[in-house]
Amino acid sequence: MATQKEDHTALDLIIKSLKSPTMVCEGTHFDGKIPHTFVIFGASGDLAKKKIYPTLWWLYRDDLLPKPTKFCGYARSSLTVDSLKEQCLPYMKVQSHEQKKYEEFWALNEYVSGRYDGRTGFELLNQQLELMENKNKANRIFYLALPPSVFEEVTVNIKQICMSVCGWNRVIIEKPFGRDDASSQALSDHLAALFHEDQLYRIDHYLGKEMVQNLMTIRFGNKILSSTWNRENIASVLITFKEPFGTQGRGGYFDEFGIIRDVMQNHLLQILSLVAMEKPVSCHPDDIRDEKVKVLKSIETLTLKDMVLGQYLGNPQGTTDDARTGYVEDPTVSDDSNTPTYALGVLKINNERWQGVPFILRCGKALNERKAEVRIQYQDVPGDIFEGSTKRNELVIRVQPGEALYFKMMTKSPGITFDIEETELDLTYEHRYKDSYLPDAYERLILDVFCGSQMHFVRSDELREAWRIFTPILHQIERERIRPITYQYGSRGPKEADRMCEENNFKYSGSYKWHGGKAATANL
Ligand SMILES: NC(=O)C1=CN([C@@H]2O[C@H](COP(=O)(O)OP(=O)(O)OC[C@H]3O[C@@H](n4cnc5c(N)ncnc54)[C@H](OP(=O)(O)O)[C@@H]3O)[C@@H](O)[C@H]2O)C=CC1
Ligand SMILES: O=C1O[C@H](COP(=O)(O)O)[C@@H](O)[C@H](O)[C@H]1O
Repeated sequence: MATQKEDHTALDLIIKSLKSPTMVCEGTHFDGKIPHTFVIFGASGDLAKKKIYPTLWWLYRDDLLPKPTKFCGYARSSLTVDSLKEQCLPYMKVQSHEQKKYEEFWALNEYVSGRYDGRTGFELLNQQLELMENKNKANRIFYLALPPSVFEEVTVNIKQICMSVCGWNRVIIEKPFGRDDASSQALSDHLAALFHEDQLYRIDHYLGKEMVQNLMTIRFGNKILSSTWNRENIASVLITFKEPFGTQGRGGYFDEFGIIRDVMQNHLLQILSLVAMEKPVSCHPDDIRDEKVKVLKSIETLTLKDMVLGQYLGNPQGTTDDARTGYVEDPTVSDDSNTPTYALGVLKINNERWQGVPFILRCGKALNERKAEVRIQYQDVPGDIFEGSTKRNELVIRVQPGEALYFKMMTKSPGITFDIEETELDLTYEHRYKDSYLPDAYERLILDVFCGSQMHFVRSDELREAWRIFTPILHQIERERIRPITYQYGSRGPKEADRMCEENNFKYSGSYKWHGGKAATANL
């Protein structure tokens, strides 16, 4: 699979893509003359050790960061850079020939321990940053790998105490961006009082994935697709996220949010907006985000009749503890929790292009496989002359695993026959782009922050529209304690979901057989 490789020749491709004229945006390069300091709040936590430090190391290893860039962790735990280094090691993928550079990377790191409330810790941090920057002009990036409960005080302290005086300052924020429209708006207002929108980078890591970034090119770089991308040709659109594991004993966080807030309201809706938006005036981040907001504004508020909610039960035959444990049996989840671990929602876009085309979003945990994909299902061929044997064209954009784009179509069966059969035009990245390096989503996104490109980050008005669509249903589920339908761990989810797909013009025939390369399937 053409994903993360330790292959450095591939670096050229990234660097080339950064310089490419097609990546037109406000900031495609960084100022190499000014020092940069990257501050990680919550440096002792899971996200920092599993994602942020590894990403910074890979970017450093591949010489993609401006020189000099230094890194400073901040958290309450009393740690040293050495203990941080030890915690991160299992996730850093260091090769033996990279050892010297790896040590160089950690030599650029500092760690400050302090509280999130009160000024003292932040004053110490600022002193440390000034020391690292030799009191020179420097740009600062602040990454908030923190629980939302401390967002507000940390951002106030950053603003009052830790801002670079001469260089620029950028703040990266992780979801959850609130729990509903009101809390999200309160957070947006709070941040807007402290920072300009162009200083705020709200991460949705799905926007850093190869095939999600490819959606714009697929749509607007291909005449054949752009002219059929509408209600005259498309019957339905199905966007799916599946994970084959449950809460693994850490359901506490998930139970507060549920799958709609965790995946559907952000990752899947972002994909939808890229699939459904009109062509932006240019590739400038604000032109793109303007179009995303416009299409979101055309989406009707989701209602319960257009949803299927599920919650998984343990599978007594399961081979792992996780598989045998039902959601409510997780000790960190209450026995009567009605939090959905599976959700299907049918969104309706009330505009000239999409009126009447259902956009079906499905996501779930503890299912039969790991998969994220978009299926664009075309309408039946009118005026059939093949006695009902034609099947619908379907364009599948597989985000993961194994990036691919394939188009299901009908062909004459080869040989002395006039029978017809289903086949595909197949663009499997593993085959077509064998030697390509596909960076991890976080690598792309953190690099974008250095470059000042907000193209793949969520703007506050996008967020407002996203919460408008989902808040009523989220409140209703909580208020009326709607019970989700149970499904077994490792299954495809509730049967009712297939029924709702069918009712919404998504036809599954079960007749398609893929004869593609064995290597590809082996890797899936
Ligand atoms: N380039 C490549 O790598 C290519 C790979 N392939 C592979 O070939 C295989 C088949 O292709 P695919 O497009 O998935 O073929 P299908 O159209 O047969 O779709 C299969 C999918 O349909 C869903 N499904 C199963 N039962 C039902 C049901 N009763 N009602 C509705 N949906 C159902 C399942 O997904 P779900 O559980 O999500 O609903 C299943 O994965 C896949 O593994 C695909 O990855 C195909 C072409 C190219
Ligand atoms: O944001 C989230 O995404 C992950 C899945 O990310 P992926 O890149 O591995 O597909 C999901 O497990 C998590 O619950 C959710 O918060």
